[in-house]
Amino acid sequence: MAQLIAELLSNPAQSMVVTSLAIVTIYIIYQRYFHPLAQFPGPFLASVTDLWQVNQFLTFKQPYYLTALHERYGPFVRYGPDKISVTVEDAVPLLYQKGGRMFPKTEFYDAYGAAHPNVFGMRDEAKHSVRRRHMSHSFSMAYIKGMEVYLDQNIKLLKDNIATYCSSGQAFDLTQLLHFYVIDVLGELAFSQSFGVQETRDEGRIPPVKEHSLLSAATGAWPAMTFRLKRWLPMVPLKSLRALFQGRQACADLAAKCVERRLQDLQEARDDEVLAETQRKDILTNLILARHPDTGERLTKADLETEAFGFIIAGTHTTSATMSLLFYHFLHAPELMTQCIAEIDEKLPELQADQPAYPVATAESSLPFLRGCVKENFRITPVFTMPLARRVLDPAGISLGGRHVPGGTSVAICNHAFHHDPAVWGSDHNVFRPSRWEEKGTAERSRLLMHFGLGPRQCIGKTVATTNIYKVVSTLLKEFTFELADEQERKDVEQGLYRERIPSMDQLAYGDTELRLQQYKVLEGVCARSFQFLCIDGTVETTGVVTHARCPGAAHCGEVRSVGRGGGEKAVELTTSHQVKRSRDVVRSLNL
Ligand code: HEM
Repeated sequence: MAQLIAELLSNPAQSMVVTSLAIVTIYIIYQRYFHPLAQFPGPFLASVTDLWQVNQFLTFKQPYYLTALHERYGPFVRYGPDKISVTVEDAVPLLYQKGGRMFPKTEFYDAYGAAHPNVFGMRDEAKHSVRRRHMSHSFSMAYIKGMEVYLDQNIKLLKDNIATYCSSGQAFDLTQLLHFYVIDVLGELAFSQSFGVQETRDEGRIPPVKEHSLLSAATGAWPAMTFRLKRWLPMVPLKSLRALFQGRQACADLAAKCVERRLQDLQEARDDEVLAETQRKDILTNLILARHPDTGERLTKADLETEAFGFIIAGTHTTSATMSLLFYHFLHAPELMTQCIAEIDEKLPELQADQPAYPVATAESSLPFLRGCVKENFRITPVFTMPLARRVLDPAGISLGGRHVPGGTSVAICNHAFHHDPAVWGSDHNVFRPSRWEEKGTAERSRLLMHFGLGPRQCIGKTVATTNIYKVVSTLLKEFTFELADEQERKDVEQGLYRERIPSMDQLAYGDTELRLQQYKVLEGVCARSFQFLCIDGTVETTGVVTHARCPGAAHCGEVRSVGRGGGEKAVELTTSHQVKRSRDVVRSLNL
């Protein structure tokens, strides 16, 4: 043996290979058998290199595969050399709520902008809390109510866009329209100016958010290399990689432009009383005016730009994907959508001509069934699914779910994995079942839902996002009937084939796969399920559900001709001498 080793080492090249192999072998043996985290199960590759997780992000598998690993190994999974993912309930308050500064964010977040971190990426908790205080009013319910008129204006545009497709008979993409809407609303709330995507349909105006998110998650997953990767990767002549950096740069440029414009507007307003009166206190403006509580200093331009960048990244895809997913679940469980519509019809008045949408004050509070659906959507398909990694600072470690977790470990909960833990949510965790929130044990657990994170680092935009969701969904369900465009898919839904199927993240990212909404058939004088007839002389007004060709208003309306539709209901067409005030247009929707 000694002779063999001596021979192998006699040649310098051979010797280098042998030494490297020996180091790698020792490293692997240490990681697998002697490392303090060796007790936790997980994939072999994950225990020896962070590249395993990089690959998970790049292939969009991350939340699903981690969930599957938890199914296989239980509540503790080692997903990186120094990283564990947990699904035990007591970890939720400890890591994210009560633990506070004992569990700061890890270096993973440096990939989101370490040189000049925004409120999301800040790892210094003291700095974070000052920055967060600067922002909290702008994300409060009172503030949103004050800005509601801009949400209404944009919902009107959204409805007009859907109605255009109704009358042209074209198939269309609901995810896209919702995304356009959310981007414009963010522009209004954050920068006092819509991005104008809804009006122009110019996709060039859409910030390419996905690119930055993907780059950051993938480089952050390999903390030892994050800074080097940031420097080196832009030099790699790979088209797809270049596109990611270009996307990030486009978002940064847009943020800088928004800041520049707003600073200029405010400067002009300082010299002009009339202009000063018209200035809105948008989210960015509140930050521009904010002062440090101790030093009185204002935020620098670079601070403003990085926060503006954060709003664009964090506030767009998240909200639109959440809304799309809710529609996805409705269309794949239409009986629940029907129940929601019945609740809206019962609890909310008709929208008036000058009222584009239901107010935030009532949309959420009056609709308990819709609330259950929104919550269930957040549980079953959270959209912000990266493991929310926190470092255990106490060198003595901590106890979680009866197990010791050593100091220095990066511990995380991945909300998707946690929301699908059968031990917490039951064996039907893959079923979209809003009624679970009426059951005592589950209702109490809603405080554990992690879709917005929890505690001092939870999403600051959660009220903006949820009010938007309630307003938009209640209004669209009131005014349109959505159906799946694909006939086979509709049949599959009827046969219950979608009961436990969860759409994956890459399917839902706008631009990857189209979620299509297709017009059913909306003509002047055609009504569908719920309707109001109003004769021209103004004497007849009837509401109800058409279940056969004879319209309840037929005696007054004259000839009623069936145009037929599936699902046991029939639409009716009235003679031209009568008008129908439609309470709902019918659109076919969502082809996943
Ligand atoms: C449905 C929509 C949304 C979801 C699911 C969502 C999800 C999340 C999650 C899970 C976090 C916590 C991340 C962590 O602990 O590392 C977070 C943080 C954050 N979100 Fe959201 N978000 C949404 C909408 C928004 C909106 C509309 C905005 C702003 C315009 C926003 C701005 C932020 C910011 C600034 C943070 C960092 C907060 C801090 O660290 O103090 N988000 N979001």
